[in-house]
Amino acid sequence: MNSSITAQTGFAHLTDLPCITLQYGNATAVISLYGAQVLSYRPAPDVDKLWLSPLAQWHNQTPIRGGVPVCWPWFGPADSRVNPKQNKVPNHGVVRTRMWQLVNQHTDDSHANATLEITVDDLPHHAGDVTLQLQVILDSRLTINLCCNTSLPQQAALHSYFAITELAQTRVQPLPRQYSDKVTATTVSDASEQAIFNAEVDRVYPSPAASLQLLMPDSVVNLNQQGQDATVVWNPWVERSRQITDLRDDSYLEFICVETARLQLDEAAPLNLTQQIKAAT
Ligand SMILES: O=P(O)(O)OC[C@H]1O[C@H](O)[C@H](O)[C@@H](O)[C@@H]1O
Repeated sequence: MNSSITAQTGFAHLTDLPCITLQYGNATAVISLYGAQVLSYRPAPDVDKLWLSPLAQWHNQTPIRGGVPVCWPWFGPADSRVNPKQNKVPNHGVVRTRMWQLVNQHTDDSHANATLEITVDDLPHHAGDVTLQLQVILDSRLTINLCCNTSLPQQAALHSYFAITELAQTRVQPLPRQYSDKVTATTVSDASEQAIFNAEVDRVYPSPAASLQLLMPDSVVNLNQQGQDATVVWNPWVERSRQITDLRDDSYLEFICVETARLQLDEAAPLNLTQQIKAAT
């Protein structure tokens, strides 16, 4: 299969955004250097498995709404273990809104592969430089690996926005029956191993299975994860879609987030987190 990696300026309406495109046979993936964010994954030319908000922006320290944001070294608001002085810091860490460098690329007849890197020297809980790498491999599936060799307290998430067609008929399975519900701030025991979407969903599922399925009426996406201790499932529903400025009022009908996350902060450790996306149909 022929493969290539090309630099390009702009993707969708983000016309001045520096990006690279990986191509492998008929499949393509577009990665923004701002945030090292995969914005598009098309296993075939006509269908994007990822969702990008039509209102997404990237200027003025705005994280891009859609694709696969990289959350690091904290998830959500920063805990005191990663932000001891409780400085004012952005949600989901600091690397969504910084430029990364393309440090390695390789293509052959079995895949296309690019590695982006960023060095951060201003973490509130760690003196000195920390280097983070994101490797994206495109073959018959898309593999995204986030790696940090420094031992430090660090959370991370590959916060994927999946494009869906019928929210009411979309399912994620199998999921642990017990989860932490961020909407009600309670722990919930569900009778089912499926997540369905008929209200705001913002859930942290601890110890998830390595393989999950996103079931939609017309397609299935298989998700594989490694290095995670949680899967986060999010859909903002009606009110939050209205409140979030880079979502349209009805954007909640177009995506669900299924996020491969490492959330433990009890021990300082290196990081090696992977999400693989394979379109089954
Ligand atoms: O608006 P953002 O900072 O990108 O966060 C978007 C969402 O990310 C995760 O899914 C969290 O669990 C949600 O609570 C949060 O609202």
